[in-house]
Amino acid sequence: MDRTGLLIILSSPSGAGKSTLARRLMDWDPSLRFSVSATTRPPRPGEVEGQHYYFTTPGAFRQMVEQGQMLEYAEVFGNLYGSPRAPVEAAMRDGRDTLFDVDWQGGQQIRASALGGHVVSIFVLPPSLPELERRLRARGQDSDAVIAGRMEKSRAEISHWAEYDYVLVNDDLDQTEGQLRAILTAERLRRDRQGGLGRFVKHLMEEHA
Ligand SMILES: Nc1nc2c(ncn2[C@@H]2O[C@H](COP(=O)(O)OP(=O)(O)O)[C@@H](O)[C@H]2O)c(=O)[nH]1
Ligand SMILES: Nc1ncnc2c1ncn2[C@@H]1O[C@H](COP(=O)(O)OP(=O)(O)O)[C@@H](O)[C@H]1O
Repeated sequence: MDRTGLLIILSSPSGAGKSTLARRLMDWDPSLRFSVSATTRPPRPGEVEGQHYYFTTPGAFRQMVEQGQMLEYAEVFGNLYGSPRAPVEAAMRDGRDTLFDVDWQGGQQIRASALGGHVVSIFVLPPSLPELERRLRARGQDSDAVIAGRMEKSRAEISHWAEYDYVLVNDDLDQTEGQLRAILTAERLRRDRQGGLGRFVKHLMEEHA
């Protein structure tokens, strides 16, 4: 069956659980392609070049933007983040679904991009703001000042929740993962319904005509 890869956007305030959920979703379905972003933010301990991010300088980042290599990009928490375009286009051609961990600005730009794929957007909320702060601290990778900055920006990120197709409250991790799997399964069926399924039904009917 001919199909175009889905573009799946995952956004949330920092610390709500996007990266954890994305990792679990890809363990469940290794055919999913994670869009590895470029960023000017320094690596955290344990982050791997080319796996979590492409760590780069502001100059090199701007050059990629000028050369049209970014599908979208934005400044978040004082650093530049962007999704390289070429791997997304290749995945779409191969009918593979791409998962984006981007902020609301990236979500808007991917929806508006001329890639023409089936876009599914999911916003992840924390159960409460004190729990969000607890998770940022428990992650143990950011300084107090960085955590304070992220908490301050969380309201602005959350204010964009209504732009998303699905809004999940990530209280119990297993339950949220189950909801994500269900969304992905259903949206793939919708994509197939709009895609090559017509030809399959025609073939089915002709076989025993
Ligand atoms: N627009 C855009 N946002 C991104 C991209 N990559 C990451 N982000 C967002 O940047 C924010 C900060 O990411 P990061 O520094 O990894 O912190 P974390 O979300 O707390 O793990 C998050 O909201 C990400 O979703 C990207 O390529 N484009
Ligand atoms: N449902 C949950 N319940 C408790 N802790 C969680 C849950 N989801 C994620 N976490 C923890 O919260 C912290 C932040 O999660 P992370 O995936 O890094 O968030 P984000 O990518 O949105 O910034 C991590 O330490 C993660 O293990």
